[in-house]
Amino acid sequence: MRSARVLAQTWKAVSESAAEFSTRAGKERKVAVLGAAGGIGQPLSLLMKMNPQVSQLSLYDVAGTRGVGADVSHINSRAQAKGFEGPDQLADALKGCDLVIIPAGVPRKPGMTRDDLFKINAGIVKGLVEACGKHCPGAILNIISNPVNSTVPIAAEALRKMGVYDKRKLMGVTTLDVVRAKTFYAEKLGLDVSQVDVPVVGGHAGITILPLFSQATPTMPSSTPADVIDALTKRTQDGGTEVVEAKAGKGSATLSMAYAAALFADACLRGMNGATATECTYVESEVTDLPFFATKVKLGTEGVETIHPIGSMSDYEKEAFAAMKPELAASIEKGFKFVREN
Ligand SMILES: NC(=O)c1ccc[n+]([C@@H]2O[C@H](COP(=O)([O-])OP(=O)(O)OC[C@H]3O[C@@H](n4cnc5c(N)ncnc54)[C@H](O)[C@@H]3O)[C@@H](O)[C@H]2O)c1
Ligand SMILES: O=C(O)C[C@H](O)C(=O)O
Repeated sequence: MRSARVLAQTWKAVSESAAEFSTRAGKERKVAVLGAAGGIGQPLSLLMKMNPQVSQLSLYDVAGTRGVGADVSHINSRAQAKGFEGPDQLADALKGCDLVIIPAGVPRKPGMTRDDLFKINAGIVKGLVEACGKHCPGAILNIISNPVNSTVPIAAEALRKMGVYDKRKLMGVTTLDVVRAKTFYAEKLGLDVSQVDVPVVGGHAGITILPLFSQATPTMPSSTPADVIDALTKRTQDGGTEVVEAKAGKGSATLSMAYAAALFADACLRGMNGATATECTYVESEVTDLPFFATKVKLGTEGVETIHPIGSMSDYEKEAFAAMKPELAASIEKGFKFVREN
């Protein structure tokens, strides 16, 4: 009992809305992590094992998941965790899944853009999503693998080709951009980060990441100099590169990403279980003239329930919004083209 209490308290510390989710632990929910032996996959597997909403946890990778599965399975929490290794075990990992989280693929090295990962990751994501379409067609998919601006359109088209696409169930994970914007804003203004919210819209690469500090909570003082807002915006847009450079060839964000993915997955599970959950995420959307766009989204029992509009933007944000559109449009089209041709 005591360890369960300690576990719940630990998880509370990593969850933004612990009060809501802890009341929803009862339902049976099977979750899979694809790429579970990787830099994100391992800590994410740990966090999902600690989430009381999860009853079964499949940890899949091409190699290394027997060990990760055995390791994580000894933790004192509700979820039954199991490792699945290699394509022959993928179907069993996915059967009956409610939620599949995909951080499989290669990360950046210094000097690379996320788009430089397309060549390798496009095929990995397409293959894994097709397996989801076959073995758990009703599951919600959280795509982490970069370039998210293209891998989500790839997933949509692959599922559409199979006749199982449900736009409510496909989400690109952009939570790390929100996590960063909140941290940088709280630091700059001397605020308690747990009381801070900053919506981040657009996509997940460079200038397509647009934090809306004009909509931040608590409100940004009207006297905030333009160069401070510009610096906060650029640091959020370049947060991934900051980590890639600091890791100096040993990959990109893994721990903060696992934290962000665990928050987002928890919100998806809460929504699925009938509680209220609203997060920014990159989805098929009619909010702009682009087919995919990240804004705040209400998550419900079937996934995306309501896509919120961007809301009012400052002149600075309006300019940044206009500037990102051609790049985001090209990344989306690149994803569509890949599925047409492969
Ligand atoms: N969305 C975001 O905000 C965000 C943040 C950080 C990283 N990422 C992306 O996440 C991805 C993973 O990053 P990482 O640091 O964990 O990389 P990593 O190399 O440490 O781990 C990736 C894992 O994927 C596995 N893998 C490769 N092909 C696979 C397949 N076909 N099936 C199953 N597993 C497969 C590898 O074996 C490896 O264990 C990268 O593309 C990275 O750019 C996205
Ligand atoms: O920057 C990267 O390559 C990884 C990820 O997209 C991030 O934002 O940290």
